[in-house]
Amino acid sequence: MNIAVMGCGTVGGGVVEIIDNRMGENSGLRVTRILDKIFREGDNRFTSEISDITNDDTIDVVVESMGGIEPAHSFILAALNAGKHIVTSNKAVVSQYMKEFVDAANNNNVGLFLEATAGGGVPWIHNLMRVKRIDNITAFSGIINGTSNFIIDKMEREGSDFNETLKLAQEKGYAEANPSADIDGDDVKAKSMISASIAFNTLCSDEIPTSGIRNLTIEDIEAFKEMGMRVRMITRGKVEGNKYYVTVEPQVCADNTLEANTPGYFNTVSLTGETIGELKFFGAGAGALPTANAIVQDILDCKDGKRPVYDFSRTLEFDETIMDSSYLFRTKAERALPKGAIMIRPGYFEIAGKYPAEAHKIAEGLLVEDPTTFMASLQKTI
Ligand SMILES: NC(=O)C1=CN([C@@H]2O[C@H](COP(=O)(O)OP(=O)(O)OC[C@H]3O[C@@H](n4cnc5c(N)ncnc54)[C@H](O)[C@@H]3O)[C@@H](O)[C@H]2O)C=CC1
Ligand SMILES: N[C@@H](CC=O)C(=O)O
Repeated sequence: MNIAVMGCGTVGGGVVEIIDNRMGENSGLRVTRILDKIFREGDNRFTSEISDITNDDTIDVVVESMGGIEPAHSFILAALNAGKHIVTSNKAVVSQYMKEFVDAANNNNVGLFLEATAGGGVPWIHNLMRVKRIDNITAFSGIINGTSNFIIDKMEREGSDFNETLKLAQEKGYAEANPSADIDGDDVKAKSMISASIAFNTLCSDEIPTSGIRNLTIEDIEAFKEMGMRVRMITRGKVEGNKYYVTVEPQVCADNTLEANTPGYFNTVSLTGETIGELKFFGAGAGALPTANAIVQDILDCKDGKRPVYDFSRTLEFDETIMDSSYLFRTKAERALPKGAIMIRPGYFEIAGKYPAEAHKIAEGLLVEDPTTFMASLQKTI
C-alpha cells in the first residue's frame, strides 16, 4: 500500500518514522510521497505540489497531518475526489467540515479515518464506533487534551509556572501551532464535536460552551488540594430522550478519581453504553509517536479493507437543560455574582443548579470586572 503524507512535522514525521524505520518491509506499507513546505535534504519523496499526490495513481492512502483549515480542507477534498483514502489527525478541519468529507468519501467509495483526531494514541474513536454496534451511547466525558493536563499536573506536582510549562509542552510537540487552542479549550471543543457526532449519530452543534485553564493559578491548585479536589480540563457529552448537550470546561474532581490522577500528557476518557455501562480509556493523549501510532493503525485497517461508516441521521435537539451542574468561581468581582452564590472559602464561590451556557455567561461577566476570574464545574455523575 503506497502512502502520501501531507505535513511532515511532529505527527507526520512520526508516521514516516514508524513506517520507514520501525515496521519493517513485511508491513506492506510504503511512504512514497511527502508534501511539506520544508523539505528534508536528500529525501526525493518531498514535494510542495498537491497534484503530485492527486495525479499519482500508485498512491492509495493520503495522511493529512498539516493542521489548520486551509489548505488542509481543499487538499483533503482533492485527495478524496481523486479516489484516495484519507487518514487525518486534524480535528480543527474535521470538526468544521465533517459532513462534506464524509459525503466526498462516500461518493468516491473511499475511507475517511479519524482515530488520531481525538485522544492522541488512545483508541477512542475506534471504540465509540465499536460500542455502537450493540449499544446506544448515552454519555461521554473526560480528558482529551494532553497539553492542558501536562500543565496542570506539573503545577500540582512541582509548583511549576504555567507559562514555562506551556513552553515545555510546545518543545515536546504536544501543543497546537497556536497553543491558545489547548489552554482556552478550542482543541477539546473540536475533539468533542467529532466525538459527539460519532457517539450520538448526529452532526454536533458548534455552539458548545467552551472555557479553559488560562487563569488557573498555583493558589487555585492549593485551594482545591485543601478541599480534597483536583482540577482537570474536561469534556462532557450527554443524550437524554431527543436532546443532547456537550460542554467543555475545567472541572474540579474528587482527588480519588481516575481523571484527577491522570498524569502528564495522558488522557482519560469514558463512554457510557446501555449494556456495557461505563468504559474508560487511558493513554498518551499527544506527541509524535503515540499519535502516529493511531494513524498507522487506521492505515492498517484501511489495508484490511475496513471503511468507517458514519451515520448522522438522528434528529436531536442541542439543549442544555439536560446538563445542570454546580459551578465554582474564583473572582474578586463579588458584586457581579448572581443571587444564590455561596462563598465556600475566601474568594471562591459556588453556584448550584446552573446550565453550562448560563454559567459560562456569568464567567464572561465576571471577567470584565476581574480578568483573572477562574471558573470550573464541580464534578457530579452526568
Ligand atoms: N502534536 C500532537 O501531539 C498532535 C497533533 N494533532 C494534530 O495533527 C496535526 C499536525 O500537528 P503537528 O504535527 O503537531 O504540527 P506540526 O506543526 O509539527 O507539523 C505540521 C507540518 O505541516 C507542514 N505544513 C503546514 N502547513 C502547510 C502547507 N500549507 N503546505 C505544506 N506544508 C504545510 C509544516 O511545515 C509542518 O512540517 C494538527 O492538526 C494537530 O492538531 C493531533 C494529535 C496529536
Ligand atoms: N494539542 C493536542 C494534541 C493532540 O491532540 C493535545 O495537547 O492534546
